[in-house]
Amino acid sequence: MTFNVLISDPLSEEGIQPLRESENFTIVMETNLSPEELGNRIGEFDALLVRSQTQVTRELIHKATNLKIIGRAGVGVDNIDLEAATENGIIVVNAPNGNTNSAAEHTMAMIMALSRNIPQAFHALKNRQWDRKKYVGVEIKNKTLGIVGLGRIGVEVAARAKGQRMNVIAYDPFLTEEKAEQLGIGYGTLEEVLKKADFITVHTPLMKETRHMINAHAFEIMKSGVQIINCARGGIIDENALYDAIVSGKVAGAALDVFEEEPFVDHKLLELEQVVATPHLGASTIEAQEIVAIDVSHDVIRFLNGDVVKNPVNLPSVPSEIMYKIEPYFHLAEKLGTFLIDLTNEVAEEVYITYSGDLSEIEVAPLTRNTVKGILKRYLGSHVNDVNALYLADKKGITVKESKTSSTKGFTNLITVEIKSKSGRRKVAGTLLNGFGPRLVKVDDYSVDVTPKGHMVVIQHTDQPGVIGRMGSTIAKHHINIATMQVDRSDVGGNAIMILTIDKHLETEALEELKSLDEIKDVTAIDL
Ligand SMILES: NC(=O)c1ccc[n+]([C@@H]2O[C@H](COP(=O)([O-])OP(=O)(O)OC[C@H]3O[C@@H](n4cnc5c(N)ncnc54)[C@H](O)[C@@H]3O)[C@@H](O)[C@H]2O)c1
Ligand SMILES: O=C(O)[C@H](O)COP(=O)(O)O
Repeated sequence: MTFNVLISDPLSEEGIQPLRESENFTIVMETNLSPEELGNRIGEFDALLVRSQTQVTRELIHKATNLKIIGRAGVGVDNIDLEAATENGIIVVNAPNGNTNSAAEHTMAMIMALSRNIPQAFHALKNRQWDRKKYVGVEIKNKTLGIVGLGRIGVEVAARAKGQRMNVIAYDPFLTEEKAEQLGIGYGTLEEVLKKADFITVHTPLMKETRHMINAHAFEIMKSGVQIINCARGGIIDENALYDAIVSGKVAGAALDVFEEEPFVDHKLLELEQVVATPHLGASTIEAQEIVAIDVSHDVIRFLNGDVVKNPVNLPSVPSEIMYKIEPYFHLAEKLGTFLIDLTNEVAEEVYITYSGDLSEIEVAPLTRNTVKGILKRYLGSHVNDVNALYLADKKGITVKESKTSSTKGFTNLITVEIKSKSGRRKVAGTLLNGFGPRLVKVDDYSVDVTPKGHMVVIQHTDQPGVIGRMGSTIAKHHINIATMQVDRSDVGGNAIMILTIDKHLETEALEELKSLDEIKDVTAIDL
């Protein structure tokens, strides 16, 4: 199978070598497409690789009928409609680590440029003005740097600022006293940081909660003469409020790499001499671009070849050592879901999944997604996948509950799935037998031992002499070979179950004939 990959923003040629070298990938690099042109072409592609420029909107995603993965060669995914991608089962991956160093270095360069008026002085000199008085700066040593958002880049900036003998204080909702102590920095609320800092640099993602978090009120409580740096995202700082604060003299200067609208040619902030700016260059180094492109290329290759990705954005990321432990259960989980929904033969209202034994001690969210995928496949076909399974279950009003128990019931690991539907509850359980693979070991309260695979028939009947024989000859009459048979009963002469694996699909005629036999209560044909 060949996969078509569209690269719509400039990516490092060295970085996309893994894709170019993969035999089953066709790469198209078109970095100047208008939104309309992109919309017209996107339907041809299985993967889309972008930086921050391409706007991956809901409208574009609706046109992307073959798209399976969006790779963001960088950190910020605010140019991608994640909700629309998730709804449509498209996985989004990014490259969160590759440009951290470059962004931190750029932030330090901006702090230095700002404090010593380097761009302004250079500009004057280019205009043949030798002015030493006008461009007197301030030292950053012993000044307080306030960092808002202490993630990957924030931490790197803190380390570099300490090296420059700055006092560092940070605000991040996840920053604890111990962590701050470990990093040798101070910490406080947002308000405390804004009030104490001489320089303020923001390093949060742009989200609903952080949009305009640095606004007119924030500028009001800052020190007079404060300097502002934004190498994260335009929109975290309210640009109109920043403009007013600079004009009023409250803010002495600002260094901006990112803007609310990008790209632009005219911006009112650039009319102010106190503003220094770069056109979103934080990640633009040879090193960073190569790493981020390599990272997303590898994830695209992994995903399209059916492997687990390293940096999913719209799926919880599971550490590789845990993924290694649970991956063998994916198939079992999905098959249990499909088997049970076929047996239930009604719309599921609630799904309960219990993980026992070995599985009770590890992260099992990917198994839950696989089980739900197995169930929803029967309603939605191949449209459902790991990315949208839980979203679609929620949209269909199906409650999914997950629990764990250390009780093993004799198995080293056990997944029990129960579905509540209009007419009651049904359940199945399965285990992964070392050396034998997935096994179905419980159907309702009956014990069985069947590989959940291929064509199966579940027959519920009364435990009476001759039933099994009649069943066998009816199936034989339809030229179907029985491969395996499992029988269990509640008590002698009571309710019983028979699970057959057969060599081909049980057609309706044979199914109806089986149902009409004496002592038969129900027959379900299941194809896994
Ligand atoms: N200019 C560039 O070219 C460039 C390059 C790389 C990254 N970035 C941007 O830099 C930003 C940070 O990237 P990162 O890799 O450090 O991300 P990160 O996810 O490692 O860190 C973000 C931090 O922000 C914190 N945060 C979230 N909400 C917050 C809030 N309301 N107040 C305070 N802190 C909050 C998070 O807890 C987290 O620690 C992102 O916006 C990213 O897109 C820009
Ligand atoms: O979020 C990021 O990774 C940076 O803003 C870099 O964006 P870019 O890939 O467009 O340079």
